[in-house]
Amino acid sequence: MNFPDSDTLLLYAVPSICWAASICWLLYRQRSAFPGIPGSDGLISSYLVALRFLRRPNEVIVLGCNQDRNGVFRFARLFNWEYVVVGRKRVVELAAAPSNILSAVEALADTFQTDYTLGLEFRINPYHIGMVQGPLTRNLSRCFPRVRDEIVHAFDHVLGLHENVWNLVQIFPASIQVVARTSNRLFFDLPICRESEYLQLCIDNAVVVFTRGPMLCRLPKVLRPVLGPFLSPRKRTLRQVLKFLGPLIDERLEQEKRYGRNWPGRPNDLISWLLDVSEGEGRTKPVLAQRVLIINAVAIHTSAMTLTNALYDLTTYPEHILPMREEAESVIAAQGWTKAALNDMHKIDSFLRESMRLNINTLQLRRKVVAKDGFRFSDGTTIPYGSFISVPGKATHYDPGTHSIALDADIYISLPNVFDGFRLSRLREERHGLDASGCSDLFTRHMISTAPEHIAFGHGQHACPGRFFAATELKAMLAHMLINYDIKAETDIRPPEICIAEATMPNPQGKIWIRKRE
Ligand code: HEM
Repeated sequence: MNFPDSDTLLLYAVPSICWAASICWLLYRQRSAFPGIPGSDGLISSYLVALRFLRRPNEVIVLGCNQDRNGVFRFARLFNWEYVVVGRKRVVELAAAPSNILSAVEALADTFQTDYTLGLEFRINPYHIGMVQGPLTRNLSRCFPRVRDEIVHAFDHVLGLHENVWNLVQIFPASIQVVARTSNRLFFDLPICRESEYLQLCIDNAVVVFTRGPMLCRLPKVLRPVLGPFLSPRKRTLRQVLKFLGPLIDERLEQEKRYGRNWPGRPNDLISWLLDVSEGEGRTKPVLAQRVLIINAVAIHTSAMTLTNALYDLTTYPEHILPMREEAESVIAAQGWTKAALNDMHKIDSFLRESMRLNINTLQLRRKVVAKDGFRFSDGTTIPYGSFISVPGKATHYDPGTHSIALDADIYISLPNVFDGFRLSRLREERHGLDASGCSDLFTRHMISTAPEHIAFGHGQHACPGRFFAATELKAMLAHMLINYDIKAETDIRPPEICIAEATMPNPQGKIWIRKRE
């Protein structure tokens, strides 16, 4: 038998000891009066819960929610306690808390170890958020024609379908390619949005953030600076992406130096929008290129997962296809392909919102308590400094009690965990002809509307600023698919979702049949 040599032993022993020591220390240090989930009070049992959360997160959350439906519970993660907030009132308070008390950026920095995967700037100066809220969203209508054009080309190119022959398509990878191209057509226009090497760099970078980030997060803090640079190829990716973006950024900075910020002929794209909101160091070439990678990382996988889920739902509940296709065809016949036309596709909007409601992450609205005195709810309950706090996605979206407060349509109350793509469009049809006071609540239930009961895009201070673009892109994609393609399920069973810790994703192996319509 071969025994490992001393170097190998050391390599495994040091991290293991550090890891065990960190866990014991942290769990001991953070003992508190908050109820843990049943059976998790001891050191060993809490550690077992932390491991269980990685593989079967919803079981852990259900235990906590069943314990107290209107309060706060906590469970152990590998290096900290996670406080989970249940009930509308608490969600409203959490969502409204300012960033100097509850920080969304610090929570993301922890989950995805962004210091290593996206660079320090992500956390220290997150000016990309203002860029998405401001210039990017303001320019959506103006840039819609190029986004629409790319949707046509991207589906054609990625699906590669000829005539009306059925093809079995693995839908998640295809969605990623289509979304990456379409998003980058908004960001840069031609030709860069079709550079396959550039697109692959953006996609691979996002994969690193979503897979290696959480992996790093499961290592003890002391090991992260050592292993971070090995696990994340951030610097290499940045160097490679600068081959594509470097000359473009140089030229913009040069033009600005010569002719001022609003020089004639300045392109309406991501670099200009980033330059609009940045100052000093934020306007240097590597920082701007890294920001492009950051925007791609937050935009591509979220939208591709939403599109994949929508297509799984559409093929699982095919009775939605015809009514949505008829709606899309009649709206486009009357108005053409404009962003405004998408606002009249109520069935598609309702369908996507329903798909996002049912396919929700285990934990949403994750925040880190950064105020030294902790975060205090109005009833005095205080979450200590340095803790993480979040809202359970499924418990919130599937809860009949909560939904009966927000949505008083009978069907919504009785069947919260059943997929009904037209819940909201039906409500709109039922109220047709009523005056504005009878319909006002409909305006708060679009795909982009957030609420304490609907947190797919978060809610409050840090609600996703990219949701206006995501909704435009996804509605246009779904309408395009319905009009130009037939789709059907591969099997009777919807490909099962994958849950790992707080994240839920559509099954990446799932396939659907697609053919071009005549
Ligand atoms: C369907 C697609 C998308 C989904 C489901 C989604 C979801 C989310 C969620 C849940 C959050 C956290 C909100 C919170 O904690 O309260 C978030 C934040 C954010 N999203 Fe999105 N997102 C999507 C698309 C996009 C796109 C396309 C962009 C950019 C173009 C974007 C940019 C951002 C940014 C910058 C933040 C951070 C906001 C902040 O911390 O204040 N997202 N998104």
